[in-house]
Order: sequence, then structure tokens, then C-alpha cells
Amino acid sequence: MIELRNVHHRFGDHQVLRGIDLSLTEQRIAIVGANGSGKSTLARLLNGLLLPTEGQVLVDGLDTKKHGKVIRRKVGFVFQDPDIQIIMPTVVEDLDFGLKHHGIPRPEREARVEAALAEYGLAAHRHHPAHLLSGGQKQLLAIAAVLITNPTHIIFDEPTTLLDLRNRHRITRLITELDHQVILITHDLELAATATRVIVLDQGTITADGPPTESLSSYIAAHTNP
Ligand SMILES: Nc1ncnc2c1ncn2[C@@H]1O[C@H](COP(=O)(O)OP(=O)(O)OP(=O)(O)O)[C@@H](O)[C@H]1O
Repeated sequence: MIELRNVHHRFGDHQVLRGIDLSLTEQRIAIVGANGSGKSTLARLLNGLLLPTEGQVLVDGLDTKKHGKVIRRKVGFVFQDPDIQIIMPTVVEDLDFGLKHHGIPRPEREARVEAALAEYGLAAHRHHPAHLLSGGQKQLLAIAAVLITNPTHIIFDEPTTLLDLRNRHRITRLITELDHQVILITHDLELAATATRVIVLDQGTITADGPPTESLSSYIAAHTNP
């Protein structure tokens, strides 16, 4: 479980999050909100990529201020733009990178990479330069490279924004089939509706939090001109 206790976050003088208290216990949670409402900032606080300027973020009881390294192994993070996530030149090397970093022995790494290539439909591209993959294939690779390290929680920051309709459906299906705790930051309300809990952020505070039908109706009503 991920818990936020009276979390505030400021960039310089700019207060972005104001007094957020949340217990994230559900398996699939979506966070929606207008541009600049603080969603990505909140997402980055959840695995210690950012530390709160005030308050605490706890992952399975561990404070991100003290246990960043352990927490980043538990909480995977998929960025909106796979190009900033894909580090290695080829598909195979990129899948292997995180496993190597985790100190997994070579035979197990090879087995896990083979399984991921098959599972995510990337086997035919194993030695291709990752930057030549299509947008959908890159997003699959970025997700596979996070899942291969076996995190228990996974955060997606706008995973479908850059994708065409076909790939959007493909990634949505993949995300909805995951057994991990999934936290989705998204403007894609269809994707948000697949969660069991939807949290609405507005100017750094929570304005709705509940089942998707209720939270999404209140979000749509607040952001639709009469
Ligand atoms: N590293 C940073 N330094 C300074 N200001 C930042 C930084 N990151 C975000 N901000 C500011 O914090 C505010 C919230 O940004 P954030 O990216 O969290 O919003 P968001 O809800 O994810 O927006 P969007 O939907 O447009 O992605 C914005 O005003 C943004 O300019």
C-alpha cells in the first residue's frame, strides 16, 4: 500500500500540491485532472523520484525520504514518452538493462528477457535499434522493461497519450490485465474508467475521490463549459 500524509510540494515559490492525504490500497487507481493540476508531481512522489517538501510518502510502511532505493525496486514507473525511458541501443539490451542493474545472474536474465520478448510481441525485433520501433512498440518495450524487474506496484504517467487508436486499445488491455497494483495518471477518461477508484486533482488538491462513475462525472461537470 502507498500512503501520503499531509503532503505538500513546492517548486521554488510555486505551490503545486497542498495537504494531500491518501491511502492507496485498491489494485487499480486512476488520477485525473486538468493540465498543471499536479498529477505528474504526485506520481513522481509515489516512488521517491521526487521527495515532498512537507509531509510523508510511505510505500509498504517505508518512507521515500529514507528508503528510496528499496522503494524504486518495489514501485515501477512508466513515463509518458518511451524515448526518455529506453536507454539501451537494442530491444534485448534494453530489457536486460534493469535486470543487470538488479544483480540478477545471466541465465535468469536471459530466460526473463526471452519470456518478455514473447509476451509483449517483440521477439521479431529483438536485435532492432530500439529508436526505430513504432510508437506503440516503444511503449510496449518501456512497459516490458519495467515489468521484467517484478515491481509490486506500477505507476503509468499518461501511457496512452502518444498512441494511435489501435495501440491505445492494446496498451489499455495490457494494463487492465496486470495483477500488480496499478496507478494511472491519465487524460484518457476511457482508461480511467477501467480503474476501481478515480481521484480528481485540481490546483494541487483532491476534489473528488471514489468510484469512476462518480468521480468522472464530477470532473466532466467541473470542466465543461455550460
Ligand atoms: N521540475 C519542475 N520545476 C518547476 N515547476 C515544475 C516542475 N515540474 C512541474 N512543475 C510545475 O508544477 C505544476 C504541476 O505540474 P504537473 O506536471 O505535476 O501537472 P500535471 O497535472 O501532470 O499536468 P499535465 O496534465 O499538463 O501533464 C505546473 O505548473 C508545472 O509547470
